Amino acid sequence: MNEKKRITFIVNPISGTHGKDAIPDMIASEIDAQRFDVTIRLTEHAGHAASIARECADNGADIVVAVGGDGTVNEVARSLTHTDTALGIVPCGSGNGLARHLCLPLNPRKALGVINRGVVESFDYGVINGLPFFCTCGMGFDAFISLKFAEAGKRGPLTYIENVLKEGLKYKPETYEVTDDTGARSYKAFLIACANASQYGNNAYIAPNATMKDGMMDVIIMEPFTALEAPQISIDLMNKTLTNNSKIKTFKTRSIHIHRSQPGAIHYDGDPIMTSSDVDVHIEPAGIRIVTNPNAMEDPCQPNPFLNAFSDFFNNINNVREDIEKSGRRIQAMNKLMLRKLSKL
Ligand SMILES: Nc1ncnc2c1ncn2[C@@H]1O[C@H](COP(=O)(O)OP(=O)(O)OP(=O)(O)O)[C@@H](O)[C@H]1O
Repeated sequence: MNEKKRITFIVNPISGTHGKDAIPDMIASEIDAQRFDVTIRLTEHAGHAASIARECADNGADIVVAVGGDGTVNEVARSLTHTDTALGIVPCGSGNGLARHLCLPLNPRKALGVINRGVVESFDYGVINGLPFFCTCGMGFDAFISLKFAEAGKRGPLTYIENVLKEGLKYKPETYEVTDDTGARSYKAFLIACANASQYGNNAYIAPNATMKDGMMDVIIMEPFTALEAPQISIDLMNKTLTNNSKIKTFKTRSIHIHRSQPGAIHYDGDPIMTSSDVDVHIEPAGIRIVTNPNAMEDPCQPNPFLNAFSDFFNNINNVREDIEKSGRRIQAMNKLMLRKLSKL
């Protein structure tokens, strides 16, 4: 008979909004005791999931499952990189960005069903100034919005995102010098995000074309926008059409160096931290093994026709508004010219 696979569930009792009391019984009823040797551990403080997972990997566990949100997933996953131990996810957070990107069921019982099938694949992960991330990392306004978007599910995403973006208008854009293998460029931007997976969580798609299988990250540079442009950006974020937005510059790369005028905050999977003015980000191809949903490996990029219509609508409004502003400026310039000529008469 085959040896049983060793699997440890690491449960963060404070993640998300639901209690975790039912989880042990659910694990007992969903995970096949004939094939798996199950251990359940509860975290007692921040960082605890990372140390339990490291211990499991050192002891040659087959699977370590993060039962929590993206913070718990990050802690467990960073201890399993470049090991044979696979990461499992039972999404219990508020944003669940990685679980959504990988099309894992958000219902804990169904997520346990996926783990029970035990299909494992290798995926890329990223590193920002030495800190591993699995979904997104970034700087500028990005640290703020990634945090806010993780909470969006509780409040109705579209209007919430629009309000968060408008709040962001208080942020001063910064100048970033960005260097990749094609050379150096300078951008005045609200935020720079580097995405391994497509979304921040709650289906807010900062990088709709990102895949965790290409050995590349998607870099997203958001240029300064106005309050009138915020509704379109929020629709594009939800509709996987952000790359069509005129305020967005995006490209793929393996590694990048970003220089800003002073030290500041960055975030990795939504966790903010202060760092120096120089930031290095790179991708580690196929560096983490993850238990996947055999019915759908990654979220396919399919915009919603209804939101598409809204996106076009706001695009047109913005074009008309820009035309009006341009003709307004032309008329003002003509007026000035006329007044100057008249004053010389
Ligand atoms: N027992 C604990 N007490 C306090 N903090 C903990 C404990 N266990 C884990 N943590 C910390 O709780 C933080 C939040 O957890 P997590 O991100 O999983 O949930 P969430 O914030 O609800 O979900 P999401 O990130 O998807 O919004 C993590 O950064 C983790 O370090």
